[in-house]
Amino acid sequence: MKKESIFIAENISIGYRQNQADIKTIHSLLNFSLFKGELTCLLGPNGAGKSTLLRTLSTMQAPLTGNIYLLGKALKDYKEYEISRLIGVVLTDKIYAGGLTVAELVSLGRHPYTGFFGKLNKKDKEIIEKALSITGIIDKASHYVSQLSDGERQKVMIAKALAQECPIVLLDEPTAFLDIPSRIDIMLLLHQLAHDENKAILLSTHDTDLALLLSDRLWLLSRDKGLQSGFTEDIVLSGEMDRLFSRPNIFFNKENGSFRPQIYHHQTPVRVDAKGELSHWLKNLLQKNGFMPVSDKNTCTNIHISANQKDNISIEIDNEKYTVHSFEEIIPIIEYTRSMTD
Ligand SMILES: Nc1ncnc2c1ncn2[C@@H]1O[C@H](COP(=O)(O)OP(=O)(O)OP(=O)(O)O)[C@@H](O)[C@H]1O
Repeated sequence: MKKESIFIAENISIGYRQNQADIKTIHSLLNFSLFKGELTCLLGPNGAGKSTLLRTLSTMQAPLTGNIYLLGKALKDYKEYEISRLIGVVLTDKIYAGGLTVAELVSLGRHPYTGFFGKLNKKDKEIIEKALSITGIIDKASHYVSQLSDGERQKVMIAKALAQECPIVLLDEPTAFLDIPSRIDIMLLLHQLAHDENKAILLSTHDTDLALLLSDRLWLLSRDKGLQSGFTEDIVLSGEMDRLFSRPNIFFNKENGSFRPQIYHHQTPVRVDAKGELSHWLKNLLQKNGFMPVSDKNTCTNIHISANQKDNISIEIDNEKYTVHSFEEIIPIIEYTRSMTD
């Protein structure tokens, strides 16, 4: 079934116009669609232009050239109050709301619906309570925003965007200050909102592991390659992730969807005969110590490690056999034996 796009950008350039003569173009000729019912993660190195793109989509700055269409109508033709009912935005900018309580700040999310005096009715109050509850911040409802930690403040801003009840939510690094359980909670929540409430959710993040686990679609942004977008699994298997950071000292592991440091100092092959988590952590140990784990029985190597339990590991080096009972003992044995034969 074809997904319904909510934003369509045609040949847009994004960047900063200081004055007529001084224009800093960050990207040109970008084309993309954002789809309803999907969580889309925007990934890219520092300075790639992720915030610039999110600010452009949220109408905080206009594209330098080209057109963006929201529900088929040019974005520039919308009135401000119309945008506030369609796009909820969570940016990383410093929040100047210290004099407000958490509940008051979240209630500002209802402003597009509450009229001039901002009077909240029963339904508004229920929506605010739900937003506070699902972001896990309800017990802080009466606290001043100035009394919160960075992570708690971030959750409040997400709650405010949820209270706004928009079909589109744009978030700039929403998990930046959060601890691991909160990052997982927020990403799960955003994924669920996209799927259950058919929202189009676009967030920028440096948290690639979680993005790959939970996003439906990826937008990869880099200064030299522009924007590459596609279904998450298709992008990963196409090899695009490997090209996201053009650096020789990192590589992307397609099998577990994570970036790893490439360690070059010596690359002696070591045959690994283990399964599942034992195989993964044996390879991890060997790689970070400069060895090249291989599974192929035909690879020529004089070091062979096999394990079927974490505390019963066999190491064979030049036909000498050793048994060790912890991972800590593996590298010293290999290094010692190598030093004796060098
Ligand atoms: N107000 C501004 N005026 C001029 N240039 C700017 C402005 N804000 C950002 N830039 C430049 O635009 C480029 C892209 O910045 P942006 O903040 O969009 O990147 P980003 O991908 O969000 O980076 P990060 O991952 O570090 O947050 C950078 O070179 C930055 O210096």
